[in-house]
Amino acid sequence: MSTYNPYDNVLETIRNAASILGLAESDYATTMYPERELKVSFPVMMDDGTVKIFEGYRVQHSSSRGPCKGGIRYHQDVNIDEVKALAAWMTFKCAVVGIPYGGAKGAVKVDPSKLSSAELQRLTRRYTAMIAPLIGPDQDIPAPDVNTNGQVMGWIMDTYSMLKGHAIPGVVTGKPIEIGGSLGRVEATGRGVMITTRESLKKLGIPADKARVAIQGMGNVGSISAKLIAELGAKIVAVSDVSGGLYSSEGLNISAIREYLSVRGRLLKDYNEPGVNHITNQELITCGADVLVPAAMENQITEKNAADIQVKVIVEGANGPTTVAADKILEEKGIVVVPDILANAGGVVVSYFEWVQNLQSLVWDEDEVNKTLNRIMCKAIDEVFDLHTEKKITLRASAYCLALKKLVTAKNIRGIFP
Ligand SMILES: NC(=O)C1=CN([C@@H]2O[C@H](COP(=O)(O)OP(=O)(O)OC[C@H]3O[C@@H](n4cnc5c(N)ncnc54)[C@H](O)[C@@H]3O)[C@@H](O)[C@H]2O)C=CC1
Ligand SMILES: O=C(O)CCC(=O)C(=O)O
Repeated sequence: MSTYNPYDNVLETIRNAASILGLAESDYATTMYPERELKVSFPVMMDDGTVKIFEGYRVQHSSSRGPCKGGIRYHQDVNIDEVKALAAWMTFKCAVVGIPYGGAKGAVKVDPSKLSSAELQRLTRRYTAMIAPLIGPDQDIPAPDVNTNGQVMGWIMDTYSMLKGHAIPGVVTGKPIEIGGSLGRVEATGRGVMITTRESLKKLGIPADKARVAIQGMGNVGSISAKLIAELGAKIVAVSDVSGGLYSSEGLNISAIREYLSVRGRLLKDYNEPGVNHITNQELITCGADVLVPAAMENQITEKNAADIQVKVIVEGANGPTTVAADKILEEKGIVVVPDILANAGGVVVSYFEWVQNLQSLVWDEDEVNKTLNRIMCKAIDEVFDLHTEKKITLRASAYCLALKKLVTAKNIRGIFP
């Protein structure tokens, strides 16, 4: 885990947007502080009969525009500042795409690759019980994030429903279809990244079918982004996971790589195919491509490597992959950065559709999900690019200005009593 504090990144980005909008600190101060921070410690029985104590968090950043919403991450290096940053990004993300949610995020400090499936289930159920006082379909709705998936959401839904005495599918999104999940949610974040890439390239006059793309991270977001961006006709020249990356100037076979990675525990360092070279994650970030999609963790693009980045466009699939210092270097180099709160919003948009379906006991077909996602993403992308052109500010500043205005307006309408 890097030494950059992602929450400092968030605060600086909010202050910058506030100064562009000419806001006084009292107008936007509430967006600088999470509404609630819960830290929990809980025991889990391991398969060998021993008991281990784990630490977890749930941070609710804002409920100004609606119930809090955001994923749950399992990672050995996670800490409260990272979760606060992730929760704040959710608030700004939901505002920029105009869905009626605030922001939250949760995490457990654990390396889930070291747990058996039974241990993972016991940990998830115990963590759910600990955060149960905060979550619920009307107040705070978790979803998948790094190292969590539909199965984990299913265990959360089941534990919460057991506590309440009846099935409550709307307490989480990203569930398997069989228990109230939405068609299209698994692919939604990657689909949103693809839509953002497609529309941004169009606006920048770069033909998508000639673009060479590098993607860091081959989990849910990275691998679906790779698949769908390749379907635009682009060449995916580099991909990576935590173990390292692959490069081919001729373009990688994404379906073969996805098939290889579909077996739990497999890593790209062990992938072999003629014509494919192994590279490091640093080499991926600075490799010769037109588009870079960081889709792994925070703080991957810093002042240490930003000057060496050669792409024309960065589309942030991950949350917080670029530090504030790196942003300035990229701006000076003329590299366009499409910010995380816009580029990876597809996931929470389809989570919203899932929640709406759960509340109404309705089932939408996949075409309706994808068409509505496309409409919402394209509208937000147009708004962010328009303000960026009008005010001559970065796309990140533009996205934050649009979101901050909505947050301040909501707070003012609701008022502060007395
Ligand atoms: N899953 C979702 O719906 C959404 C996820 N995101 C963000 O996208 C990013 C990726 O999330 P997921 O794909 O869901 O996670 P995941 O757990 O499915 O995949 C993470 C990928 O990143 C790789 N990775 C982990 N640490 C790395 C490192 N230090 N260097 C290079 N690669 C590394 C892993 O090997 C894996 O390929 C995160 O920033 C997450 O917060 C954003 C919006 C929604
Ligand atoms: O789908 C959701 O509710 C949230 C997904 C998420 O954690 C994110 O957008 O970072």
